[in-house]
Amino acid sequence: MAAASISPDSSQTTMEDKEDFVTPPSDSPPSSMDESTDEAVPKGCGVGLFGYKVSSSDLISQTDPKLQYVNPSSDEFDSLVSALKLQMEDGQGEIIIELGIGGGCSNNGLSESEMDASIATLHAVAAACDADMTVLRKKGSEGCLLADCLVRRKVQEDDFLEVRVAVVGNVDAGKSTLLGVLTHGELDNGRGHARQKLFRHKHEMESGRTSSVGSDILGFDDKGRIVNKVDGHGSLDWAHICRVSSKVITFIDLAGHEKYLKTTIFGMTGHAPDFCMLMIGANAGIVGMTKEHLGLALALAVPVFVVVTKIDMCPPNVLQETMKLLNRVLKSPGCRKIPVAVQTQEDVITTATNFTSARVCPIFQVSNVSGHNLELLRSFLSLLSARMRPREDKPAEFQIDETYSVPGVGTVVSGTCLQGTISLNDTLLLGPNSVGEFLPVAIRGIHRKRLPVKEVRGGQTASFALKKMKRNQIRKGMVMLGAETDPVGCWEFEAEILVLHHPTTISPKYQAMVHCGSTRQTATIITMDKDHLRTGDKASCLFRFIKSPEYLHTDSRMVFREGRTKAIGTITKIHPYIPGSGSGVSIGGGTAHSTKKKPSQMPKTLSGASVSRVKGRRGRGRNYHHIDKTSSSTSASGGGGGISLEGPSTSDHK
Ligand SMILES: Nc1nc2c(ncn2[C@@H]2O[C@H](COP(=O)(O)OP(=O)(O)OP(=O)(O)O)[C@@H](O)[C@H]2O)c(=O)[nH]1
Repeated sequence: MAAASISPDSSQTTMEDKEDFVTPPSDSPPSSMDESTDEAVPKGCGVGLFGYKVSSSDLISQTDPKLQYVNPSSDEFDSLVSALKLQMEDGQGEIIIELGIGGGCSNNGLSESEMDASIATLHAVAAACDADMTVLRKKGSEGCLLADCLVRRKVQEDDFLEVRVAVVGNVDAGKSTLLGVLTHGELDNGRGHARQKLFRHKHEMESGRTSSVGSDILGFDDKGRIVNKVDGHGSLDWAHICRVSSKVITFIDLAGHEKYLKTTIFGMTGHAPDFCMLMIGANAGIVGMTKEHLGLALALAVPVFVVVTKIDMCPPNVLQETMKLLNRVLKSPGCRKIPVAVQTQEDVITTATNFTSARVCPIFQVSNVSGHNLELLRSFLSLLSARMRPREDKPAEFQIDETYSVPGVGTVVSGTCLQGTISLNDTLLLGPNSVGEFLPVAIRGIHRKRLPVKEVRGGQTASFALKKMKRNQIRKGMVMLGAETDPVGCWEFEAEILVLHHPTTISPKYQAMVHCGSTRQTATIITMDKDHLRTGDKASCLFRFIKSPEYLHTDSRMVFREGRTKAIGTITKIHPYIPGSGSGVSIGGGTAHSTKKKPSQMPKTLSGASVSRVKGRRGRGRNYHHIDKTSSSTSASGGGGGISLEGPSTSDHK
C-alpha cells in the first residue's frame, strides 16, 4: 500500500501555479510524459485500463506485420480471425486495433490505398468474429497513415459488457444533474430540472440532495451510440436498454454531503466500481468533501477522472483558479497523478486508448445547461473497459450489498459477482451467518439491471431471488459461494494500516467501522505492533468484529473509520473461525454481551443501548413493491460528522 500522504494535499506541492495541464500530443501515450510512471508500455500494445488496445503487429507475426491486413491470403485471413477472437476475449468483448504499426517505429505507416484495404479487411475479420468495427481516428501524414479502430462484439441476447463508475464530489457539484442529462438526454435548466428524474426518496426531491446509493445506466450499442430513450412518462426502460446494448455503464450515484459519507464509502467499497468520476463545481472549486472522496478513490486504488461542471456560469478567472488548484492537488505527493485536459475528440481517443497507468487523470470541463463538452465525455465513457476480469474458471463468489423482500417473489439479494459463473437453479453456500455457518441456498431467479437472465459471470452485478430463505437470515456483507468450496468466516483478521487522521491517539480496544468490499461492521483493535497510533503512523493490527463473523480475503483493501478518524489498510491475515470450535462465539458474542455487563471497559461509542437497538431494527423488514427496486437504490444511512452520530453497533444496519 502506498505509504505516507495518501490524502491529497495541495499545500505539499512544489509545482508552480503556472504549470498547465498536460494536453496529450496525439501520438504519444501519456505514460511517456512522466518518467516516473509505473508502467512503461510500448505504444499501441497491451491492456489499457480504459480500453483494450493492440497494434495490428500483435495479431500475427510475419515479416512486415503492418501489411498483414492489406491483402491477406485465405489462410492468413483465418489466422487474423483466430487471433482477433482471442484478443477480444482478453478485452472482454472489445478491442482497439491500431492499423499501420510495423515491426519498429521507423517502419510505421501505410499508404492511402493500403490503409483502405486494411480497413476493409478488418471489417471482414470483425464480422467473422461476430463483431462490428468502427474507425475511431486516422492519423499520420500522406503515405504514412495509422488508424485506431474499435472492434466491439455485436449485441448478444441477454448479454452486455458492464462498467461501473462511482460518481463522487461535494454537495451541489452537479452529480445527479450530469447523470440525469447523460441518461435522459435532456439538458438541465440550472435549477435542478435534470436531477428530479433520479431522486429516489421524497426527502431528496424536497431538499435536492442525494442521500442514498443510486444506480443509473447508460447503454451503448456496438458502434458506440447511446441507446437510452425515455418513454412517454419520462422514465427509462432498463430491460430494453440492456437488451439493445453492447456495453452498459452503471453510474453509482453517491451522496456529496458529509453526513452521508458512510453511505458513500460503502458505495465505493461495496459496489466494486471500475472507475471513479470525481465532480467539481467550477465556481465552488475544491471544497468540502472533494479531497475526502479523491483520497478514498486513491486508498481503494480506483482510477479517477475528473469532471468540472457549471462552466457556463463560471467567470473565466475563477475557472482558471479552480483548474490550477486541481492541477496542484492531483500532482501533489499524496496523489501523484498526471492531469490530462481533454479538449478534443483526438484527446478522448488518445487518453482512452493509451491509459495503461492508473496515474493518468483525464479532466473534462462541461456544462449541464449548455451541453458544452458533454459529447467528449460520452465518447470517453463509451471507450471505458471494465477492470475486473470474469475469472470464469474459478468457483463462484457473489458479495451481497442489499437485501429485499419482494411481494410475490420472496427474498431477493443484490450485489456483485466477483468471480466464476452463477446460473439459474444453482445451489450456492450463503454465509457466514451469526455463528459462522454457510448454508445452502438455491437460485430461483436472476436479474441483471432488471433484465431477466439465465446466468451471471465475474464482474457483473445482479439480483437473485432465493428459494426458501428469509430476508432476516441475510445481511449485507454476506457472500454466496460455489457449492464446491469449503468456506470459513472470521471474527479476527490482521491488517497493515495507515492512520490518515485521528485527533489524539489510537490504542488497543479502539473501535471503528471496517469497510472492506460489501463488509461493513464495527471492529475492535485487539493488539497492534505499536503502543499508540497518531495521524501518519503505520502499524500492523489485529482486529476483531464485534457482532458476527465475516468472509474476507487477504490483500483486500479496507477503510477503518469513525467520525473524523480515518485509516486505510490492507488485510494481511485471516484467522479462520470454524463454527462449533467455540473460540469465535466467545470472542465475538462475548464482546457484545460483555458490552452490556461492563460498559466502563468499552470505548465511549459502544453502549448497551446501541446493541439492543440493532436487535430491534434487524427484524424490521422493508418491503419493496417491485423487483425493479432491487438494483436501483440503497437507502441512506447517516454517517459523517461527529462520533456521537455513529454508534458502532447501529451503523451497520439501516
Ligand atoms: N448553470 C449550471 N447549473 C448546474 C450545472 N450542473 C448542475 N447545476 C445545478 O446545480 C444544482 C446542484 O446540482 P445537483 O446535481 O443536485 O448536485 P449534486 O452534486 O448531485 O448534489 P448532492 O446530491 O447534494 O450531492 C442544481 O440546481 C443544478 O440545476 C451546470 O453545468 N450549469
